[in-house]
Amino acid sequence: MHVDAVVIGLGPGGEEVAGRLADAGLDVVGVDHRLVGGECPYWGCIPSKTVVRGADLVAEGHRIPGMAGTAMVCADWRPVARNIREVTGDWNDKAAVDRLVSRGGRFLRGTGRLTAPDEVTVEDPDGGETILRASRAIVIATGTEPAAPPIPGLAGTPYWTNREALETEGAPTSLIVLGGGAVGLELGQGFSRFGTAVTVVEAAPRLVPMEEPEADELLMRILTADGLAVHTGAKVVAVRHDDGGFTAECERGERFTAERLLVATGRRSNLGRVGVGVLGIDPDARVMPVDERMRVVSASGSTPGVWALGDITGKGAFTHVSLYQADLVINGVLGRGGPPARYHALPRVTFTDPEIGAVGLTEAQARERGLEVRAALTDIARSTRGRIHRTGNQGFVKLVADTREGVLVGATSAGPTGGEVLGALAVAVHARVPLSDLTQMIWAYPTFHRAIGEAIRQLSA
Ligand SMILES: Cc1cc2nc3c(=O)[nH]c(=O)nc-3n(C[C@H](O)[C@H](O)[C@H](O)COP(=O)(O)OP(=O)(O)OC[C@H]3O[C@@H](n4cnc5c(N)ncnc54)[C@H](O)[C@@H]3O)c2cc1C
Ligand SMILES: NC(=O)c1ccc[n+]([C@@H]2O[C@H](COP(=O)([O-])OP(=O)(O)OC[C@H]3O[C@@H](n4cnc5c(N)ncnc54)[C@H](O)[C@@H]3O)[C@@H](O)[C@H]2O)c1
Repeated sequence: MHVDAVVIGLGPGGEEVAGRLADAGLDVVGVDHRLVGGECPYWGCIPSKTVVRGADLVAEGHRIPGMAGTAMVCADWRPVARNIREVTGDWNDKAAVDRLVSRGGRFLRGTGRLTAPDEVTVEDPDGGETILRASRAIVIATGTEPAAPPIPGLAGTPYWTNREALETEGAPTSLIVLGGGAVGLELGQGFSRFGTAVTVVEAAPRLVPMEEPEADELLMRILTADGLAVHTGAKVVAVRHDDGGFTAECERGERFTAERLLVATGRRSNLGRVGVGVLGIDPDARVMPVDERMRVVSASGSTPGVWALGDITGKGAFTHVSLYQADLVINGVLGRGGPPARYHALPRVTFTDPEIGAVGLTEAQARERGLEVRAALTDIARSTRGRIHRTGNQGFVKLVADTREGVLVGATSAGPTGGEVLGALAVAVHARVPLSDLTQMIWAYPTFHRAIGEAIRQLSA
């Protein structure tokens, strides 16, 4: 079949590209072997934030005594499970498929593989094959899958990944969470608030290791106070499963047991399966090499007509990155030009309570780059709004400035609305707003974001 464009993988970015190229009048075929929408709406952002919303309500209920009277909170997972089924359409993508088709696109359910630089072969679930020849573009947007570490005994056990955890109809009595990153902490804290005894086991010396060390200190304090057992620098060397549940043994001797085990140790791409070898790209590569316009680049140079986006590009495994890159791909395919990709102000939010929002570089990353760094830290709990808020008020704002350039290059905002406070900081880092301007700003009183003004004053002192 001859078409204008083929999009392999219809996660957030692929779906966006397929729909908008169809809007532009191109003959587009979108291919996905699972659900149109990808990880985010069915097993990622949306159901996990549904858990977080329920868990936050439970926590707020428990904060009523001493603040607003009495409350009896009987946390119940069943409405959470129901809401997850509602937001995922019970893991049904009919609405998404219909949306693409109504825009003029076509959809093939199956596994797409490059069989030539301008050809995709799609194997459908019954083993049939369709060969698609693309005259203008092939877009590879195949995302990532949960990755399990090679721990002896783990393979073959009924461990959970994010997918099984978010499909569960009941909260387990106890849960070992392997990995103290975003998935492990959002879901670990979430289950804990519904009565699950949670043990987090993180191999690195700190939680959320890619973020500021102050984020680890804060989360350690809060999660431990919430009743989670948190072990960092803990290497699990063996896993066992029997009728009694899971046992995880650590190198340094600890042994943890629980009804369930959630593996939240990161993700892996599978570029070999997509046939990137025909482009001269190593099939075992973890990341798809792309230029600043999302064109795939092999060792021998560019591969005209082939683009990639999303988690596989290794620029940040976030839905907003995939959607940002989708714009670049659409501009490229339609020959519209536009600015190249820039990631200097990449925002991310870990939706724990407190939320950890961050943008740009951490202090350590800025120093590694040889910048002239000055950092400032303010405590949300000691701010006016924090003192009013009282219970659940922990957090901080940390700013990382390049004093030679006189701009912020990174920031973290942790707190009750850390992800929202991040907005102002993301603008400052993105637009390189001069510190001299930021010091002139009026920050509304008594907001959480006023803590930014206090930190900026420290930087200029
Ligand atoms: C629990 C969890 C919570 C998350 N929360 C957030 C959040 O709050 N905010 C945020 O920004 N990000 C979050 N993420 C990350 C976010 O889900 C991903 O970054 C995003 O989904 C990546 O989009 P993508 O376009 O790369 O593709 P994906 O969503 O990974 O989708 C790829 C699609 O390609 C299909 N596919 C793969 N190979 C083939 C093939 N050969 N042929 C056909 N189809 C194929 C797959 O079936 C899939 O549908 C979360 C992730 C998880 C796991
Ligand atoms: N709020 C959000 O935006 C959000 C939420 C969830 C996931 N995500 C995205 O999804 C991706 C996957 O999330 P994730 O939490 O699985 O990965 P992650 O990379 O964020 O965290 C994985 C954690 O597991 C640890 N780890 C690795 N191997 C281990 C082992 N053998 N034993 C114990 N710990 C081990 C790592 O040190 C790390 O802290 C992330 O990259 C993130 O970008 C985003």
